Amino acid sequence: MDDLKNEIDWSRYEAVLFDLDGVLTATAKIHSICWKRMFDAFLKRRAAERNESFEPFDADQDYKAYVDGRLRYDGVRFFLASRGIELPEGAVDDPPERETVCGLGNRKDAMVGEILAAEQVDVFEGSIRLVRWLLQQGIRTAVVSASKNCPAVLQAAGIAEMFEQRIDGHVAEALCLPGKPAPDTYLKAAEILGIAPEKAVVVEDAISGVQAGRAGGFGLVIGVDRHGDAERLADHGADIVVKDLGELVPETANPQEF
Ligand SMILES: O=P(O)(O)OC[C@H]1O[C@@H](O)[C@H](O)[C@@H](O)[C@@H]1O
Repeated sequence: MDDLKNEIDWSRYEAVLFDLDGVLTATAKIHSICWKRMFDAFLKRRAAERNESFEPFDADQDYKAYVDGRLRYDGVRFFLASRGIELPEGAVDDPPERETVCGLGNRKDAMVGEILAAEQVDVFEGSIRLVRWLLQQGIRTAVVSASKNCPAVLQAAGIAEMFEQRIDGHVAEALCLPGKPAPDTYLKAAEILGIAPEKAVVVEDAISGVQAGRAGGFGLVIGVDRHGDAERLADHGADIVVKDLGELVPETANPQEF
């Protein structure tokens, strides 16, 4: 751990761009549970209709491979393609009961909405310590998330003010930016901050996210490994991998100062 702390020369960077779900807030779990609920109901009905066997959505493997970090409808399309299923695209305002890519995505989003309304959003304390310390060093911060729930989650977690810029699923849609693993949302954040990608750090827990960081030519890509995926994160673009971002706050830092 000490090695990692010493490995990063923060003076080389002017900004740190953080993913949200699973990096700052413990909300990746909410997404994966709701994807599973939605896809399992869909797959079960489809299998019964076709007299086929039902193969459930794997909340770990399928989630990470096809859905994690991606824009809502990209996740639906990509997972369905992995099962050889093609649905009409539909429209962003499709109601949840419509059997389209957008309808299925919105079906899952209704479930996320219910959980967010009922439960509190937890932050990862180590991540927040790192953000505070970075701000104290004069390093700027932004959030880059695929999620349209990003503003609500930041507010619920009480951390919205800690980030100077936010590129989320709404911004990506409005600006027609392709989602992760394409680097465009991260590059847009750097552009808005007026910082060259090589002067910015990307922090990600998703495979699609570290891929985006590498593809964008960012100065450093930090992988956050909460579930034993360190090797995959490194293979797909993370320069270093930590279990908790608090590991990166220097031991000499005085917690009372940030
Ligand atoms: O449907 P939303 O809230 O716009 O989120 C889109 C994606 O946002 C990402 O941050 C999550 O990793 C994915 O699980 C989620 O599907």
